Parts: sequence; structure tokens; C-alpha cells
Amino acid sequence: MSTSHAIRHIRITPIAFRDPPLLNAAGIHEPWALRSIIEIETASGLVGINESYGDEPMLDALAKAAPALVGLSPWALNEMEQRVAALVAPPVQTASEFLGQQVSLAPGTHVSKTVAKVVSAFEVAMLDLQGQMANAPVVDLLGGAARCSVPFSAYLFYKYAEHAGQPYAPDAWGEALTPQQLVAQAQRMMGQYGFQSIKLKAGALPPDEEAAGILALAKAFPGLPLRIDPNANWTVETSLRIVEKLRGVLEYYEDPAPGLDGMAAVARACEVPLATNMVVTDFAEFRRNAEMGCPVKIVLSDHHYWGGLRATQRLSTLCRTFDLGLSMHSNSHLGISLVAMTHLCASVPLLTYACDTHYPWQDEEVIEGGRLQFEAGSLRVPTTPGLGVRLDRHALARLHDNYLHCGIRNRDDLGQMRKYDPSFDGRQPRF
Ligand SMILES: O=C([O-])C(=O)C[C@H](O)[C@@H](O)C(=O)[O-]
Ligand SMILES: [Mg+2]
Repeated sequence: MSTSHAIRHIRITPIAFRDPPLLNAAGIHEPWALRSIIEIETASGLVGINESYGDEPMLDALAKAAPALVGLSPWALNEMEQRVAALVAPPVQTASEFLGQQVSLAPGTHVSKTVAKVVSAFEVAMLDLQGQMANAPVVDLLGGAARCSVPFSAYLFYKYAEHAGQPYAPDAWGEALTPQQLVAQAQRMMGQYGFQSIKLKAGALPPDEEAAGILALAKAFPGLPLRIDPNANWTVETSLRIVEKLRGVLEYYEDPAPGLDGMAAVARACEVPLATNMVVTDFAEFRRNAEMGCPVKIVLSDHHYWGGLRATQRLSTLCRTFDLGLSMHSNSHLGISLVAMTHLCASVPLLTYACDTHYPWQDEEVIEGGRLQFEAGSLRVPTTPGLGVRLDRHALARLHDNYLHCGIRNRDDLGQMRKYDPSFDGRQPRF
């Protein structure tokens, strides 16, 4: 075997795993969620892994950039970034192309984020390789652990009991459309995972029903930090009316109204700090928020589209400079993403809130040893080399087979909702 650690080969494997019928502002989750598994192999036979988005545009961008990394050292992250940027820079959009674009929650559709997403996909796998070579966990490569475990939040969704044309047995969570069902969902999730805070994905039902859901949670879990996230599906007026109903119960208010201007209008008349994963999603938007006097007070980062673990560390420094809070957003994901997020969050001294994770909604895994275990709502930071998790090849083959047969190539919550309600038009803000 060669002693050279130069990158010899990169494999990208699209996968699909079961995802429940979760409601959101855009519509409803499809029965299968897509991801990609990235493997970077060195001439010496080491394999660094990562997990990222699995929609078609992302797979195309990964395939386009991968050959340019062959021959690089796993330490050459800056050079990797330059090569990726040169190859997958987004096409320049004309003003008319921007007009009439629908707000989308689908991660593969943010064209402007392509470079950051591809850089992140390769960066984490290269860090995994670096850790294996240096016999150090990724958190040590990021400067060392500021905490030995990372807190996560219960992420509640309104949901149906079954998918339209349910392709497998219905999930164990059942329906959640009323405050009572929502509290039961929370009790079950808290019982299984021990989370110490709760987020409700809103923007799906009429806002007063969702406010009643939060008030029921406040009664069932007195003193527990609560958040609500309508994904910009409320007007400024609705946002202000609902936050008044929720006086005294919210830890933060996530993306109530559309756009930074909408958020600024809410911020001017509301005491609860505003958080976002929709209007501060890159460094240019960070600057605009700062220029406007920081109406958004908490940035919910996501290393998958902010450009990786190191870019999120840079973001954390900026947040500290501008006295902003920092936590993490998530999309449907498996354990590699979760463990990468855990290394990152352990390395960031300023982590002001428990992170989001969709993990409880997934019942499949792609790593050896099966699902990651939470203790009192937190995950221990691995101390073994690299990310500290390895691919389960049988699981990878099975999830890839799901991908080949599921018929989904791009996330489409709106199209899926039309199967239940053909008149659903996805117009936002809806309420
Ligand atoms: O905090 C958020 O905005 C999200 O987690 C976005 C996701 O797409 C979520 O709405 C979902 O999975 O339905
Ligand atoms: Mg959000």
C-alpha cells in the first residue's frame, strides 16, 4: 500500500431514507428524504466520510467538482475551496429570473449556495481524513473542545398519521394536528431523548391554532424554553398579533415574517429576540443585518450551506463581535451530519442555544453501530480520530437502493401537499 495520503478517488452515493409526513410552510415532507454520502479515499487507503444534500443540482455540482480534488493533500482545504469555486460558481441570474421565485425550503434549490455547499461537503470528509492521519478527533483540529457534550432541542412538527399513498408501514408517532396531540408528541420525544427545550415548526396550520399549541406546551412543560418557527409564512401584522398571545413563553421567535425588512418590522415592535435560518444565510446577508442595526439577534447556522465547519467558526467570531446569539438549523439528516455538527458545536465557545435536529424523525442509519444515543438531550463529542463514525456498507447499499427506487430526485414539499389538497398553491406569506 502507498504511504502517500494524496486524494486518489472520491465516491458520491445518493441515498434515500424514510421521512414522516411532517407539515411546514411549504407543504409536507415526501415519504423519502434524500442525502448524499461522500467518501474521499487516499492513495494510502484511508477513507474520509461526510453526508450532505442529495437533490439533483447538488449531486451534479459534487460530480463536477470531485475530479479536481484528485492528487490534493487532505490538509489542503484552502486549495480545495479555490478549485471548487472555480468549477461550480453559480450562473449569473438576470433580474427577471429572480422575480417571481417562490420561497423554498428545499436545500438543493438555493443556487447561490452551491459553492458553499460543495466546499462543506468535501471539507468535512477531508477533516475526517486529517483526524485519522493525526490520530485526533475533528474537534481538536478545530481548536479543541469548549464543551464535552452538545445540547439539542426537541423539534416538534404538526403531522399527518400517514403519507398519501403510504409506501411503507405508518410511523410510530401518529397524527399531530391538535394541542393535545402536540403535547403527546413532545412527551414522547422528551421521554426518549431528554431534550431540555422545544421548537415547534409552525406556518402550517392557522396561526391561532399554532399559538394554542405553544400555550399547551408551556402548560405541560412549565419553565422549559420554547420556540416557534413559521418559516416566514406570517405577515408582519400576524407575527405581532401572535407574539403578543405568546407573551412570556418564547425563548426566541424564529423567522415569523418574510425578508430582512419584514423581520426588522417585527423586531421594532416585539421584545422577543428574532432568530433566523432564512434571512442571514451567508456573510453578505450577515453584513446587511449588521447595517440595519441587527434586527435579527440569533443566527441559526448550518455548516452544510454556510461553507463548512471552519466557515461556521468564522461566523461565530462575527456573532460575538456583533453581540449576536448563535445556534444551528437542521434538515432531515442521518448520523454523519449530526456528528459533524456535534464536533463543530463543541469547538465554538459561543453557542447560546440548544441546536435543532430532525434526528428523532428518522429511524434509519448509515453508520456502524446504529443510531447515535442522546443523554439528557445532549450528544457526547467523540474522542476517537476524525469524525469518530464509520460507514455501515450494508446500510449504505440499502439506502442507495431506496434512492434508486423511490422516484424522488428533488425535494418538493409543495407538490407533495397537492396530493392531499390539489388547491394548495404554496403562496407565502399564507397567514
Ligand atoms: O428551521 C427551519 O427553517 C427548518 O428546519 C427548515 C426545514 O426545511 C423544515 O421546515 C422541514 O424540514 O420541514
Ligand atoms: Mg427555521
